[in-house]
Amino acid sequence: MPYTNAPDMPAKLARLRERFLVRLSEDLECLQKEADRLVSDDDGGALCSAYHRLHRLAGSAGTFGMPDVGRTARALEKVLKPVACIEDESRLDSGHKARLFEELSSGLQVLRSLAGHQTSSAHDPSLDKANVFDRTRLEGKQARLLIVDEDTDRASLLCRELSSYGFDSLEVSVDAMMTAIDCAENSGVVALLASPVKVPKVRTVRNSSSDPAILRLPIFAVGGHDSFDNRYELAENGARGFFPDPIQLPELVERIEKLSADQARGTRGRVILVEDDPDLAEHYRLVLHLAGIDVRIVNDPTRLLSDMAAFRPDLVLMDVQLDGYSGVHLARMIRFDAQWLSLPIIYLSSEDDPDIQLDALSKGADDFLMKPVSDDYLVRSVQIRCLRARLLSDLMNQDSLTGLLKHSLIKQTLEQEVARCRRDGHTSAVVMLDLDHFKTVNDTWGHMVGDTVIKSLANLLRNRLRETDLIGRYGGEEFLVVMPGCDLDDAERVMQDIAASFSALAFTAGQDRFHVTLSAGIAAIHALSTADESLNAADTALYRRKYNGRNGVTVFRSGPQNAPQEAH
Ligand SMILES: Nc1nc2c(ncn2[C@@H]2O[C@H](COP(=O)(O)OP(=O)(O)OP(=O)(O)O)[C@@H](O)[C@H]2O)c(=O)[nH]1
Repeated sequence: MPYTNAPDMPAKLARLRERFLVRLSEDLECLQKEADRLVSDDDGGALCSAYHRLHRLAGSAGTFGMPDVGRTARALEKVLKPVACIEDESRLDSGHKARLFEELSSGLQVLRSLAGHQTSSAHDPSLDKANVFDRTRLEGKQARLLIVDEDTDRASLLCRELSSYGFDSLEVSVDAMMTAIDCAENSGVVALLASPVKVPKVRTVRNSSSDPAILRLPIFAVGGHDSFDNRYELAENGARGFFPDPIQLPELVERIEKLSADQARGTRGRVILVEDDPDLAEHYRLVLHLAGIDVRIVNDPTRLLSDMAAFRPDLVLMDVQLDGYSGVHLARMIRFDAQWLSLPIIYLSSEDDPDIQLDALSKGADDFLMKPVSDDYLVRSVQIRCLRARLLSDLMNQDSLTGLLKHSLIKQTLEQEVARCRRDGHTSAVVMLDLDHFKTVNDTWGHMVGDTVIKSLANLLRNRLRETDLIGRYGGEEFLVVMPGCDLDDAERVMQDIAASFSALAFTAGQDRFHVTLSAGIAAIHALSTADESLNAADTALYRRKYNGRNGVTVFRSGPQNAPQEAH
């Protein structure tokens, strides 16, 4: 796993490993004392604490690069398991205790020798990959789209047209693109290869990821003629999509958007980690954080429910044996709350007895990850589950045509923003947008072409607005945008720019080429006291804009004049 954007991560992980080594030598000392107590007069509780110590060691040593220590600890744990923590240790006769002492002592000898071979600077091969790649850098610029086209005029036109949709595009040579393939992991970069440039064959050389490198830089072929042979060759060489001549730009943009959304979903996620071993928890947190996953560690289970309410996780990773608590009971407790019924809960456990695993799963969790879990396996398992959780929540919250928030959710967002403005005193804007004469578009070119226009505006808004802005489809051809931390002047400037770009987009239907415009009304959320008042103000401004000629932006400015002001 490369340490993207995190040059200090290898050092942090190495520090955690050093801490683990110190703890390991303390644990070995304690285990020896516990073994000695077995054959002394004062043996009460020795078996139980040795068992728990070995269990913890078995689950954590592998994570810190010491799988042999983990395996030996697990073997010893199994020896103690049948007798550990029995109510009355005096029921064990002295012969039995002596045999346990022998087994434990020779196991400890092995553990000491394995630990002796570890040095604090012990080599962790995964650290070699550190800091390999920041973001795609080509000629000093950062780009989301790389355009490879032998025809420079056509490439410039495509660049310009795509930048109207808000994409940063860069014209590059095939060689430069091939360089980007090797370093474009997770960067959300897409390459567009214009015919007759051929998609380079999928390479079998693999690096840190198990995917062929080319699959990590998605390539869309654009232009050229449409035939089965052409499509087959492109598919064979690893292209992700094909847009033959004449290139339907809205379709291409939509595919790029969808790919980016899938990639973002696939790598992001919010995870609550319930783990009482602080070093192990921190190790998992760092590893997941590197993969773009936000982690909140809960080491005090009494704070679990309040942390979940505040953090809104996509997934819970839960240690099964916590200090004084059982992860199984905690999982069941989480399910008391209807809002968490479908939340994935995964146990992290060193329990390898399938019956016990099954029993634990039947009590509220969805899966087991066996400790020690490798960093790569942990990241992949979490990513897959976060992706599924996000797809499900998107299905519930997003409008199917545009992928924007549904009406009820964007209204709810506005209400939250009104409350935040009142609480923090910051400025925010709300915008109501509506396509102009859209009925004519549908009547002239049909509903499907109308849908393409709606989707194009959605894509433009997504690309042009900040990530923190919230965009919803408010009605058929009406959109609502909430811009937190944005004052009226900035909102007006951004919306004028978007209105101008939108009117410049050329749509095609058969032989026809046409343009569509939009009208927008803007109001200041902080100047009004309720969400409904903000909506009414934005709607009044929009109405005024429609009345005064459409294709532009009107701002509702509260004050003595309390009247909308025009901006074209
Ligand atoms: N293609 C398509 N059309 C839609 C959708 N939702 C609403 N519409 C159409 O949008 C059009 C809205 O028409 P009107 O409310 O008369 O507004 P307009 O023609 O845009 O006129 P102004 O808003 O006054 O500029 C109607 O024809 C609806 O059928 C949709 O999801 N897809």
